Amino acid sequence: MANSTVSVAVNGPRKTRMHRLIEEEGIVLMPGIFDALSAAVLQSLGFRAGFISGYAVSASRLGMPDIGLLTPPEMADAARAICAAAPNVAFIVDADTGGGNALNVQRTVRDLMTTGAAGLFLEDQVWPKKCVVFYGIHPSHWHFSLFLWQPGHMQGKQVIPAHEHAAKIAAAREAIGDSDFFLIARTDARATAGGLSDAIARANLYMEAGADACFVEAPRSDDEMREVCKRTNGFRAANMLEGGYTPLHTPQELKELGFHLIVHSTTAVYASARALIDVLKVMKEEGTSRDQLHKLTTFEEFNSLIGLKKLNEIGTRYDKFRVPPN
Ligand SMILES: C[C@](O)(C(=O)O)[C@H](CC(=O)O)C(=O)O
Ligand SMILES: [Mg+2]
Repeated sequence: MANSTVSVAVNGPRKTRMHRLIEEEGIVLMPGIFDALSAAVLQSLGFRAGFISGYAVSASRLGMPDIGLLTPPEMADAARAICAAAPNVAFIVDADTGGGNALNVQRTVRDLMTTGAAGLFLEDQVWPKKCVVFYGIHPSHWHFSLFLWQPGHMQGKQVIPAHEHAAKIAAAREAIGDSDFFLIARTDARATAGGLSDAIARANLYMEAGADACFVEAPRSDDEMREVCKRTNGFRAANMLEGGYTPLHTPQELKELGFHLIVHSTTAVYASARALIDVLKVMKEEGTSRDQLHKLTTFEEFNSLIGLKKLNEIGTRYDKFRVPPN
């Protein structure tokens, strides 16, 4: 089960499951998911990687915004269920700030390594982190856009001193040791007074401290994205957020820009919320689902998604033992 226990080659460059995926695919697309069911959907569609989004888990598990209310053990618990439901998918877990200082980070990392996940994100925001105050333009809500949210890009965001986060990255790296676990250092400095150049300097510092990849959150244009790729070392992650500051791009476009990992953190949770709202709204009005069956999975489709047939087959293997001997 836990890939985290697999040793990575001691001699030669460190190579984890995520390193191999990057090597094989050139760029790795990681839709954000938030529970076992959304993970099962991801796996059934053949995705090889996914992102366990703090934003989406906070929403689905607590029904609350991503402002530092979800605790590290709650996230680890969610990650465990998700990894068990989709064992073929390599998941990167959003560890937010890791729960405190270097020691908290080590505990969080060790816990997440037992969930079956393939790696984590660790960000340099001040805790409790900020999320949603936003003036991005969501394509379907452009008329509300002046007061909508801007995750990871928000007003009043603060980062801890760069060397403090570097220490947390080094602590995480040490906790990982030679385990098969990928460490992504995220910086939110673009949204602070330090701006893009501070964010780039931080990304490089965090790489030196032992991260496998860096993630400069919320570059605001293609030019800024190019700048990030030109001036940062190692593997790079991009966050494609519908309604966020960063322009949305295809994997091929992001690869050409110089990225290696793509997070689509909110797509699935927004799609789920949309589907639920639309169907239940009609149910509220009409009291029945009979005119909306085309919007639902069928009984068979759903059962196959959650592996009923296979489990039934396994279950019958033991039937012979259940017949009492004469
Ligand atoms: C990537 C992120 O950390 C997440 O939790 O998914 C969030 C996404 C969001 O707030 O929509 C972030 O960008 O901070
Ligand atoms: Mg997050």
